[in-house]
Amino acid sequence: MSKLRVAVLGARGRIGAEAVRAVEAADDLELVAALGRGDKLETLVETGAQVVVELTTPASVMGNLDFCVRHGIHAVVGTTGWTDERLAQLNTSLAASPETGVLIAPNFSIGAVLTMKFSETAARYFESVEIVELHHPNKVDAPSGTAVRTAQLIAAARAAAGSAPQPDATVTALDGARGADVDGVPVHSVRLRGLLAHQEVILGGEGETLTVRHDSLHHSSFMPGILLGVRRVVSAPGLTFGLEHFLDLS
Ligand SMILES: NC(=O)C1=CN([C@@H]2O[C@H](COP(=O)(O)OP(=O)(O)OC[C@H]3O[C@@H](n4cnc5c(N)ncnc54)[C@H](O)[C@@H]3O)[C@@H](O)[C@H]2O)C=CC1
Ligand SMILES: O=C(O)C1=N[C@H](C(=O)O)C[C@H](O)C1
Repeated sequence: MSKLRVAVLGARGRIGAEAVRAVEAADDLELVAALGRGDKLETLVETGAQVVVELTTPASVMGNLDFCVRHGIHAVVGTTGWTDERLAQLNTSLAASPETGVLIAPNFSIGAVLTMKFSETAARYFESVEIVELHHPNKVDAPSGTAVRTAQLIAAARAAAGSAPQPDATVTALDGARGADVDGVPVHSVRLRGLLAHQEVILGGEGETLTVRHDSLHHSSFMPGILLGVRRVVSAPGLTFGLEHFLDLS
C-alpha cells in the first residue's frame, strides 16, 4: 500500500516540530516537506504533497490554505483565529475545488474535544457558565480557539433549550474584569510561564457547581488527533469544523 504524502507548514514551531516527528514515525505516512516561514509553497506541489498539516499563525493561515485548496491539496488545520468571515472565504475557495477536504480543529487533543462535548451537554441544566482558559505566555491570540469554540457550543445549546440570560448583577467593573463576552459566555484568559494548554468550564446552578477541566501537559497530546485528521481528511471533501466529526461520539 502506498503511503500518504504529508507536508507540515509551521514545521519549526512548537506544535509543528512535534507534528513533523509524529508524521515521520507513522508507518502509513511519508513526510515529503517540512516548511517554515519564508519557504516556498511551490515545494508542496513539487513534492506531490497530498495532505498539508497547517500549524502556523492566524496571519499566515488564509494564504496557505488558499494555495493548498487551489492545488487540490487536502489540509488539516490547527491554527487559530477563525471568524465567520474567514470561514466564508474558505468555503468560497472550496466551492471551486469540490474534491478537496479541509479539517479545522480548534483542538486536536481527545480530552479537549470531550471537554467541549461534556460542556455542551451540561449547558442547558445550569443557570451560569464561565470559561477560564490558561496557556503558555508565548501564545499570540486570546481567547484561545478552543475557548471560543466551547463558548459557541454552550451558547447554541442554551439558545436551543430556551435558557434565560445568565444572572449577573455587575454594574461597575474594571475593563476586562468580567472577561471577554463570546456569545454571552464570559471567557477569562490566563497567560503564565510553566503552563501549556488548559481549560476549565465552570457551570453553576442552585446550590451546586460542576467544573469540567482539561489539561494538555505536552504537545504530544495533540498528535493522535492530527494523525487521525490526516488519514480521514482525504475522504472528507469540503470543510469539516471540529475533530469530533471524525470521532464516534454519539
Ligand atoms: N488545534 C490544536 O490542537 C492546536 C493549535 N495550536 C495552534 O497552532 C498555531 C501554532 O502554535 P505554536 O506552534 O505554539 O506557535 P509557534 O509560534 O511556535 O509556531 C508557528 C510557526 O509557524 C511559522 N510560520 C509563520 N508563518 C508561516 C508561513 N507562512 N509558512 C510557514 N510557517 C510559518 C513561524 O515561523 C513559527 O515557526 C497557533 O495558532 C496555535 O494556537 C497549537 C497547539 C494545538
Ligand atoms: O496556542 C496553543 O498552544 C494552543 N492553541 C489552541 C487554541 O487556541 O485553542 C489549542 C490549544 O489550546 C493549544
